[in-house]
Amino acid sequence: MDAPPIMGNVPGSYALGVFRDRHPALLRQVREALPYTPDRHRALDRLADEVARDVMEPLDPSAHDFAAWAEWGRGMIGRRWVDVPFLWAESYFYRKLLAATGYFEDGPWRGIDPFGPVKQAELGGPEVDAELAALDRAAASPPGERAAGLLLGSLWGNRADLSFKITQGDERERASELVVDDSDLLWSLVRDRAPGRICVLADNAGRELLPDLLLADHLLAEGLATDVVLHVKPHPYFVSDATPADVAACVRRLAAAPGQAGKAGGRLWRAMADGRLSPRAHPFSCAPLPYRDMPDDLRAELASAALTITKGDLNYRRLVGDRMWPVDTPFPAVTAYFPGPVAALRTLKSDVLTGVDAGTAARLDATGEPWRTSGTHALIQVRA
Ligand SMILES: O=P(O)(O)OC[C@H]1O[C@](O)(CO)[C@@H](O)[C@@H]1O
Repeated sequence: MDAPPIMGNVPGSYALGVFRDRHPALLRQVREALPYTPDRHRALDRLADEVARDVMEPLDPSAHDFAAWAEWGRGMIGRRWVDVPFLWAESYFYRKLLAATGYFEDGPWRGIDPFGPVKQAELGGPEVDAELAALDRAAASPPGERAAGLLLGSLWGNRADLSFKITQGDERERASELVVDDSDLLWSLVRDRAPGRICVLADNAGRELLPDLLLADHLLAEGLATDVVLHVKPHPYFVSDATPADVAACVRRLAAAPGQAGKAGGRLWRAMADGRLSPRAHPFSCAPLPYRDMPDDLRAELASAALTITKGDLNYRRLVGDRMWPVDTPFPAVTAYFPGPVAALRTLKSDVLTGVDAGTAARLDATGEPWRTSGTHALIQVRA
């Protein structure tokens, strides 16, 4: 059972817009975010040119991961960005962006997150204060309601995605709807297997990672999880994807907050210290491949989990394969290969979709709104 991969070369498609509009805009944004030196400006010029000419050039042979990309990119390098699978090409763009900013090279820019300034601005912003203060009001709610609120907080936190904000306006705030809601199944799975290990394949830093951490705190504090393993990216990726540095920044932000948020931050700090909350930065987390191709060590770790929760749009693309599935293709069927129970929390920001009944899709299509790609809609899907 397979469907054709999503590609950027379809006129009018969402993926084509990412290559034609979003990537050039992102290059301009990165250039302005930090006081880059002439060598970095020249490298960014070259990448902008490569994007404009629409031919993917190889990495420099001295790059530490040249061999890995040559292998992953067999038959792809040298082609147009839009003529290879969208998932692959988009991932390669972010790798080339790090090459242009000198992230992996000896020199002053090594290890400097080109998206650091936007991430820091968001984490220090007033919206975060308001979101954290809401926890004080929620503390008085019945436990079931509080748990449901934390799950929805983690789900909708995915809307705060800085890569997406580059070309999307405010229309996402207008409507919001869950097209699939398997949350009852999710909680019964967690309770039936409690206390077990919960793995979270995290997505964005800041306003998404904070509610993810609060959900992790809830699972630990309520005895629903022995430990939570938080998979983040080993290096900056898709603008706001969380890295280990972002995990540290978010736990610090929580611990410094007043009220319930601060208490949760203190508990998370201790959970980090005693190993009940473990960040991981597996190289596969930045690979341009679907989870079906995960390496054995990652497969073994996810197999040890009572539940794996995948966050966000990109992880969903990797979970189900970034393919043009008929929308009612059953989610359990496309995730049958996954090494254990899996739940996806995702706001819809790209075309791939499974497990939605055809009637719901037809009703939403009839609105004429881009509900599959605009982040206004979301889903909670579970394969037990
Ligand atoms: O942060 P998320 O939810 O993974 O969303 C990232 C999404 O943004 C895009 O990069 C651009 O829309 C998508 O291709 C990608 O799936």
